[in-house]
Amino acid sequence: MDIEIIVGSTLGSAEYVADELEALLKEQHQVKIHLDAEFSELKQPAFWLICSSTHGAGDVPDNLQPFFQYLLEQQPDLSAVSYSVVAIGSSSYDTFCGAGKDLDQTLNKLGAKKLKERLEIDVDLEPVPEEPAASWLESWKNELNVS
Ligand SMILES: Cc1cc2nc3c(=O)[nH]c(=O)nc-3n(C[C@H](O)[C@H](O)[C@H](O)COP(=O)(O)O)c2cc1C
Repeated sequence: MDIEIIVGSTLGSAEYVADELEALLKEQHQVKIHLDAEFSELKQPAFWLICSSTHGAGDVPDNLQPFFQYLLEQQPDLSAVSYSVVAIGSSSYDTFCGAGKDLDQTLNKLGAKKLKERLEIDVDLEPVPEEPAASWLESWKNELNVS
């Protein structure tokens, strides 16, 4: 299956998580990591794995803003897309994982099919965010072979 890993990151935590998930998926799938996701370059139909931290006050990181704004403004039909979201944030903020929540809601609204419930990683509790992300993916990645 084609898998597009879409990364929102400022200092690299979410990028490390994306690299780890790519390593777990690439034996069985065609996987591409997008650090500056452009809507027109993303395959459809495909599984989109969003891997994003949160910045500002609940905001999507700058590198993912053009993609996010495109979705909000153009409202493309995403019914050929299935997706899951890995949200990385700090529970010291009221807007914990706000970007992941917004991206999840937006994809859902545009008709994309959620394959697994969002994973939220609290960096205050998880010094190595790749670890919970890897366990989460391992627990269900076989389902990607049949979908
Ligand atoms: C200026 C700043 C603002 C942040 N705002 C939020 C926030 O609103 N909600 C949240 O859950 N985490 C917030 N965080 C925590 C980051 O999401 C967390 O440190 C994450 O690991 C950063 O990952 P990245 O390096 O991939 O961007 C903020 C961090 C910084 C430095």
